[in-house]
Parts: sequence; C-alpha cells; structure tokens
Amino acid sequence: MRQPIKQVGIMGGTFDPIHCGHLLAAEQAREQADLDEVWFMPTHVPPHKKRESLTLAHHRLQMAQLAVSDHEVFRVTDVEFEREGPSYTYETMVQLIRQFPDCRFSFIMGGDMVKILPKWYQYQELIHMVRFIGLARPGTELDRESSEDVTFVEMPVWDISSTMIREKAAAGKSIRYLVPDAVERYIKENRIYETFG
Ligand SMILES: Nc1ncnc2c1ncn2[C@@H]1O[C@H](COP(=O)(O)OP(=O)(O)OP(=O)(O)O)[C@@H](O)[C@H]1O
Ligand SMILES: O=C(O)c1ccc[n+]([C@@H]2O[C@H](COP(=O)([O-])O)[C@@H](O)[C@H]2O)c1
Repeated sequence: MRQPIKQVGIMGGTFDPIHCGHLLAAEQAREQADLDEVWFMPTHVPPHKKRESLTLAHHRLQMAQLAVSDHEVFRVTDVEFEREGPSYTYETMVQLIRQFPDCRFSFIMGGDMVKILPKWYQYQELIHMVRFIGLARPGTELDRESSEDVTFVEMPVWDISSTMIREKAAAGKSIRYLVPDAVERYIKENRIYETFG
C-alpha cells in the first residue's frame, strides 16, 4: 500500500549559529501551514552570502541537531553537505523530490529571503516544485501583494539574528534565551565565536 503524502517544511539556513528566531519561525509555519515535519537544512555554501569565514560545517550541523532534539517532528538534514559549490535550493529540491516521492515540500523563509526570491537560481522552475512559506522579519518591508508565489504565516516579529549572537558571544555577553541552552553550551565548550568581532 502507498504511504500517505507527508507535508514537509524545509527550513534552510546558514545557521551560524541556529537561534530561537529560526525555531519560532519553523514552529509557527508547522502549525499554520499544517506541516507534518520540518527539516532544518544547514547550507553548505550559502549562494547569496558574502562572508569571509563561516563556522565549520560540522559545528553548524551539530548545533542544529542539538536545537531540534526535543521537538517531536523537527529533523535535521545534511543533504547540502554532499555537494560542492553554491548550495542552490533548486538543485537540492530536485534531489529531495526524487529521493522522497511520498513527501510534498514547502520552503520556509524570513522576509529578507522573500524579497530576493525572484533572483534565486532557477526560480521559475522552483516555484512549481515547492510551496514557499514566508514570515515577517524586522528590517524588511513585506510586499505581500506582489509576492504572489509565497504563502504568508504570522509570527511575533523578533529582531534576532545569527550576526547578533556571534557578536554577543565574541564580546563575552549573554546569549541565553537567544539560542537553546544546549546550543549555548556547545558554543561555549567549543569556543566557537571567540574570534569573531
Ligand atoms: N528573527 C527571524 N525572524 C524570522 N525569520 C528569520 C529570523 N532569523 C532568521 N530568519 C530566517 O531564517 C532563515 C535562515 O537564516 P540565517 O541562517 O541566514 O540566519 P540569520 O539570522 O539571517 O543570519 P545572519 O545574521 O548571519 O545573516 C532565513 O530564511 C531567514 O530569513
Ligand atoms: O538557490 C538560491 O539561489 C538561494 C539564494 C539565497 C538563499 N537560498 C537559500 O535560502 C536559505 C536561507 O539562506 P540564508 O543565506 O539566509 O542562510 C538557505 O537554504 C539558502 O541556501 C537559496
């Protein structure tokens, strides 16, 4: 007998580090868009980010795993670490759709990503392959009228970013409640952001 179709939300991100804003966005998307699971997908080589040094892939992956470990239907996938070069979402989704024929995929993103979505690699193909779920994020005006390919869900707008956490950690300031406890411990034990300015 065929398996029932599973609705899967992909929460893609650099996750350097994963923070509570990512988790809140994923949870609100899960509930409001009726997702069965959310897969957190750390990006290997972010296509649009021009940062000199990213934290090593295995640390970003491990932090994501620690962050979701107590959620019943949150998972982590390392699928993008299998490829070299820019981690284009189109290429990833082609692979996931082939690999998991019983899943229907949505891609979850904050307002900053909604804004540049039409510039994504193979965007015209991608919109026929996945549903896009968008959430508001401070600093980005969302033009919901002209983002017709995106389904919007609501979340309490929260001005938190990985940049803020890297900066606080580097300055020896508290990141408690901005990241899950286990992620905070991992960052401290491995002294991950001590050299970031
Ligand atoms: N506070 C937030 N509210 C809503 N969405 C968010 C928030 N922070 C991140 N996101 C979304 O999560 C996804 C992954 O984000 P990413 O890993 O780049 O984190 P970031 O905080 O934007 O990192 P950085 O500060 O290093 O640029 C993106 O779609 C982004 O829009
Ligand atoms: O495929 C693209 O062209 C593309 C361009 C920008 C971002 N993305 C994806 O969007 C997700 C969030 O990106 P970022 O830079 O905020 O970490 C992550 O999974 C990226 O790979 C994808």
